[in-house]
Amino acid sequence: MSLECLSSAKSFDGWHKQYSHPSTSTHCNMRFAIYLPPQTATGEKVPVLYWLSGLTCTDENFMQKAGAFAEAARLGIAIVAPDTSPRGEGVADDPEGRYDFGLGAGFYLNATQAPYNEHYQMYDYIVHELPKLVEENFPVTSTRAISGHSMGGHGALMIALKNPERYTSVSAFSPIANPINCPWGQKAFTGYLGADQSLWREYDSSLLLADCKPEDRRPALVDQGDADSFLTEQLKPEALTAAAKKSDFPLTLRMQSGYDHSYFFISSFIDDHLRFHHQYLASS
Ligand SMILES: CC(=O)Oc1ccc2c(C)cc(=O)oc2c1
Repeated sequence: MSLECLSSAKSFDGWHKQYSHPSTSTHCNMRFAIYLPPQTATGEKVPVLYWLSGLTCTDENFMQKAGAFAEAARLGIAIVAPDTSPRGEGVADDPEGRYDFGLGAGFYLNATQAPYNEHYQMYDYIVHELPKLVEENFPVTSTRAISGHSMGGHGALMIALKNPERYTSVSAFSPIANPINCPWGQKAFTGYLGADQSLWREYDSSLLLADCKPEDRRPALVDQGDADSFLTEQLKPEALTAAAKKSDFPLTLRMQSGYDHSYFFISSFIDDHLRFHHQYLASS
């Protein structure tokens, strides 16, 4: 496996690094960033929090803006932040070049529709290929948690609900909670999955959560700002609350007064999320 190191910088006694590698899932070069806490310098293996970013983001937004490294260093958690879509020559984009589909907007699913199905296989990349690569090449264990923001919050919840054996816990900031019932989700699912809505349902966190079996329940924390301009039309956290009630799922959903959709919000609560995941990562 050719893993090319693009950058390396010391931070809070640990290391932030960026890598590029050819992906067998997305058939293009993919970039990701990893924060390795100081414990790894002495040979210790640490658990990993996977962070899925939102629309328009790359591996860089979370790493540069969330302010997560001090607490990750203290707790001994590695953080992996992948890109939000395949990229490069020959990767299809939104026909109108808009920000909510195509490049930077992979929605963490496996596309079935041409021309997107050739590269937009982000579900396989995030669930299988990337953890295997990370666990084979870095001082980390196979104990994982997953979190994300907005489109990435949808990705984190959906992936954890579909793969409960792979994650100790899940969290999200401002997730697109019920994509089959909002404009961003309907556009993306139509483009990537086609008109058959039975396939859409397999990627909708609220529907998955409503049908979650007792043995598949995992601790889940969601933070949502009540001053988020996307709250009513796109995010719909009330769908998650109703679904959790139906399946008796252990969801903590916190409405945070005055916060919007930005990284100012994420950076205000990221330490809470790291401490939340640490409880479960450390005991597994
Ligand atoms: C860096 C940053 O602000 O990221 C950002 C801004 C806006 C959005 C929107 C509107 C949706 C989403 O999924 O992610 C996202 C991320």
